[in-house]
Amino acid sequence: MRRKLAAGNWKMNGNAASLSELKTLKDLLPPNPPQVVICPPAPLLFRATEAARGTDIMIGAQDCHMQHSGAFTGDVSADLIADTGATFVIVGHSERRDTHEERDSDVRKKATSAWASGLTAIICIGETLDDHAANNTLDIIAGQLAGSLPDGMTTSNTVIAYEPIWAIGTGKVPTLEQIIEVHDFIRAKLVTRCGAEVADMIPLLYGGSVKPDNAATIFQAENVDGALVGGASLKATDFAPIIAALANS
Ligand SMILES: O=C(CO)COP(=O)(O)O
Repeated sequence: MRRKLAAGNWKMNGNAASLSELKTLKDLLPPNPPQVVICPPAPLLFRATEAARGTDIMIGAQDCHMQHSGAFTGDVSADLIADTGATFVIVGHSERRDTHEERDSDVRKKATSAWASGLTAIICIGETLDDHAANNTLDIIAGQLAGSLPDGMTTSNTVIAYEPIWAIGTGKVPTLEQIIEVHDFIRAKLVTRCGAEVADMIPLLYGGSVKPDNAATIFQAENVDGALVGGASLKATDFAPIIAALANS
């Protein structure tokens, strides 16, 4: 059985006081919860791992530098993230690809760096609205997978998140058929890349306007193993029903 995973990406939201949401979330988790990861802004990582201690909630970062140390003012390495007690890191989020001009080759190096520090990389891919409208989604996804995934994926070091850019923060969600098509395609590409045994066990997350009222539908897709949630992960009372829907899927 593939593990299920609900990851919350707080982006540049929240502050130290928001970490009380972790305790609320813990109290709202269903009896047999899937894996739950919260990715707060980097300055909160230490406190977040402390707040999550003794709970089933894991902590992740939203980005890492590709180098382990050096003269990179303002950047944060995977080693430093691991030092906080965090165990996951998101790499290649479309907001990083856009506002920080990250290329597939950068994402691949970041994932490699994450692995070297013992972190699980949540590698993000997804097409723009123009590519979606032009029916180029699968070509774009194939290119991003080929360029962003390092060799050496294992069932524990990699999670892949499909986030159509046009669905992020917009309230627009692909149809279930569209989600199934892309996720089945990703799984097939993974089989070619690293063999069925590994490919079958790598969790594939859907991200983009996942909310309590659409989560159960999205989780019907066989190759959707969880979600990468932005806005609805900020409040435990919004995130908990999504986690419950995943547990019941
Ligand atoms: O970008 C996302 C998660 O990484 C999705 O954000 P929303 O859930 O707010 O659309």
